[in-house]
Amino acid sequence: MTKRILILPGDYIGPEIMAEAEKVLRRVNQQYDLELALEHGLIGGAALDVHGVPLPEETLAAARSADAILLGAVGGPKWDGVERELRPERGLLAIRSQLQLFGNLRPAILYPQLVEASSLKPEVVSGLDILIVRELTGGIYFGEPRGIRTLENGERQGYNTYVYSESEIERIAHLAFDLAGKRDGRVCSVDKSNVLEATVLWREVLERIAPQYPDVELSHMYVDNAAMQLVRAPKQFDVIVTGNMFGDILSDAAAMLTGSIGMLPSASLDREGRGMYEPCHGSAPDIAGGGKANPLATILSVAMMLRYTLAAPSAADAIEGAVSAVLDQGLRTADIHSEGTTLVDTVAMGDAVVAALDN
Ligand SMILES: NC(=O)c1ccc[n+]([C@@H]2O[C@H](COP(=O)([O-])OP(=O)(O)OC[C@H]3O[C@@H](n4cnc5c(N)ncnc54)[C@H](O)[C@@H]3O)[C@@H](O)[C@H]2O)c1
Ligand SMILES: CC(C)[C@H](C(=O)O)[C@@H](O)C(=O)O
Ligand SMILES: [Mg+2]
Repeated sequence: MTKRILILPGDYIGPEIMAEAEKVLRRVNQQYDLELALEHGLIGGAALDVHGVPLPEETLAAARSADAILLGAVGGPKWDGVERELRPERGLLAIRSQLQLFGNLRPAILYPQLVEASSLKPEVVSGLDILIVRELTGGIYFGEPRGIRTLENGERQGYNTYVYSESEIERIAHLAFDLAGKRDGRVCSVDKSNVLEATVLWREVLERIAPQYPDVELSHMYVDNAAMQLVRAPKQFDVIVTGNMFGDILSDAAAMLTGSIGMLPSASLDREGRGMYEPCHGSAPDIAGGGKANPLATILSVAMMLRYTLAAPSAADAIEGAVSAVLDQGLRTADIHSEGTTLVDTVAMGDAVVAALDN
């Protein structure tokens, strides 16, 4: 049966990296008879320019009815001046929230070929394979009230609300425990329960659920220490589960361990395993248009889509194998380039992955 994939390239490098991911997706679609029908839509600044909003109704409707969504990245200086509620990033937050994509999986895996590209010493990072499970539709990103108000003394004050309900914590905890059970069986929950009540409850709920997973070991860490441990001894972690904002920050830090943020894919899942797939990085306005963007995070997000939502693990394995093969060939975009390797642009990297799929 045909499955519909909605492709949302977004802004700045979004269309550049997506063109390469799409090539790869089309190739495996043929090779594995996946019967995928690809559709395109607008989100972020690209949607704002055409429809006046960052998440048009038609994009949301297409996303609801698609079997899976592939997203590039949104935002950038072109829209810095627009009203807050219309910012491109609001479109991304809205689609995540509307589709209830609460479970954000961000695997930080160091390909052995990229040990030299990592900012840390080889012995600290080689063999790194950690999974950050970030809660994506709650916490301080969505808490109400929020805004910027003027106080009686005329001073302006910005405010947000950090809020987590038990059911939100429970569902992300179950996801993290389930995933850890299929890996090394260790969950480290990252919070700030020495200060923030929302995360006091977070820790309590994690503790309450842990006995349902006797094969998984639960530990806790404060977020400041976790940031430090990630760059001190990252291999101590298996699965990290954390809230929306801490997960955003820690996953960018973890990205550098793998050589570049251009290597980190992600899956954002709902309760049924339907999902949206996107690189962890942003629209990289500083390098847009120059063929400098690394498309591998988006290509690896395609592999995650095939594995988690489309039940096509062989095609997913093939893509991951092809990425490994191009790295073996010494091909590198600028962000992962090191001495003795061959510098290629975005398109050449995508072409090389497709060629590796054919071999
Ligand atoms: N999921 C998303 O759509 C998403 C995620 C993060 C940031 N953003 C948005 O992107 C815009 C730029 O944000 P930023 O500069 O803070 O973060 P960014 O991730 O876009 O860029 C940070 C740095 O990483 C580099 N980089 C990012 N992706 C790369 C790639 N694929 N290959 C090579 N280098 C890459 C950039 O050149 C830049 O130097 C902002 O509008 C932000 O809100 C969007
Ligand atoms: C663009 C922004 C809203 C987004 C987030 O903070 O979730 C991004 O940084 C990410 O990591 O996907
Ligand atoms: Mg981020």
